[in-house]
Amino acid sequence: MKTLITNIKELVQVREHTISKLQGIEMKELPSIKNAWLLIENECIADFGSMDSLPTLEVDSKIDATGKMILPSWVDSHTHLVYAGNREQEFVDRINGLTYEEIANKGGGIVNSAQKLQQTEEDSLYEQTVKRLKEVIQLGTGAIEIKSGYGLTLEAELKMLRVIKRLKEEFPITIKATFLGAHALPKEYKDNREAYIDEIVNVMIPKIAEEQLADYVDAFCEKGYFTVEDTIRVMEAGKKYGMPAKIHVNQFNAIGGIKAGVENSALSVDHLEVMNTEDIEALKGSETMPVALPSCSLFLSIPYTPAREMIDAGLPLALATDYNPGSTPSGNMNLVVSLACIKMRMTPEEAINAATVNAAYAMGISETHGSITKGKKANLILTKEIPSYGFLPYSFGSNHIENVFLEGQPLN
Ligand SMILES: N=CN[C@@H](CCC(=O)O)C(=O)O
Ligand SMILES: [Zn+2]
Repeated sequence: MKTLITNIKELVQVREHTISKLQGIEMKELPSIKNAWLLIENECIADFGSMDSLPTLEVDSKIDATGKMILPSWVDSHTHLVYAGNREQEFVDRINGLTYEEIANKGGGIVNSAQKLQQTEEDSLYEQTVKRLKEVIQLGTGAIEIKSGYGLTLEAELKMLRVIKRLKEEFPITIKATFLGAHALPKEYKDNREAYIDEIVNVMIPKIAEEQLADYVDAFCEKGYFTVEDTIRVMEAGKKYGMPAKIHVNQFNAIGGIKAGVENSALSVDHLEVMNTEDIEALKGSETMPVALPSCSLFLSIPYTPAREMIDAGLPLALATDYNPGSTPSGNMNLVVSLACIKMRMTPEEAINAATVNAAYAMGISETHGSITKGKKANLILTKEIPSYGFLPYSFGSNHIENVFLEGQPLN
């Protein structure tokens, strides 16, 4: 099956070869071809070029994209898409003056979601998640990482991971699963954090590895949740079973999680709302991708990741949604890209690079996603008629997507 798209106003994020990540001033460049064509063959990008050089091609279908642009789909490398119900009441509690921390201390927060999830049948959990997945696909997300972490018992964590496995099987979108048993301390372990980490390391990780239910491991490295030492134990156990780490660090406090992540070859360190000089130094020259989650900052009214400082220091940066019921009940990567420009002073080029090429790195899928490159998955966004790609983050809150392609197939 061959599809030819012609008269594309601008084909954005064109890369001759796969580049793994962009850092510092490299992020300012966003290569594109104006007045372009793109050929899709089966599920992949087969060829592309300028309309001046369009060869004669035998194809099954043709699309005229006059006035419209094509970008690679967004890659959302950090979500908690599988959850039961919602936490709307906590939203109202925060409006009335309680902080995220105060709500968690009253038994709300992650533990509240865990209680709901433990009582939810697997099929219902699957159906609730399918709705969210379909929504984010329509919003242009073409690859997504999904974490467990609202189970907090072996049984409930396995339930979440089985839901993710079923999504992998049922949807043509690339999904990576991350085991986040160390998300919050279950009540039963209230005074014995170490015993819960023992359970994660000695029971949960081996079982999850045996059933091949996760690609990565994660831990919430934060005051009141898990220490740097706990996080190191989780990362080491993950490594032993072939699951690299992607960790939650520096959301509220800088306690040394970034350095630990880098030293343990974490694929990514995520959140980074609170960064100090040592954190930035630790990331320099490392293979660990820093990931910012600006819609979490928006929803919780907490600081935004200091992107300008980080990029100007020569670091790479990726963007993701953090879609979850507590801190970010939104999976809209378009909003994330806008917020990165509006609140983090990233240029449109930097933000688009962060949500595509660097995001693919943070998910471990650089070979197949993140750019318009021959042989990569034809996971694409076809925009409505827009004046420029910078209009996407500029004109925030509007839907500029006309159609999306997953593995070469148009959705609408
Ligand atoms: N911070 C840790 N985990 C999630 C929030 C979890 C929740 O509040 O339910 C996050 O990434 O923001
Ligand atoms: Zn998260």
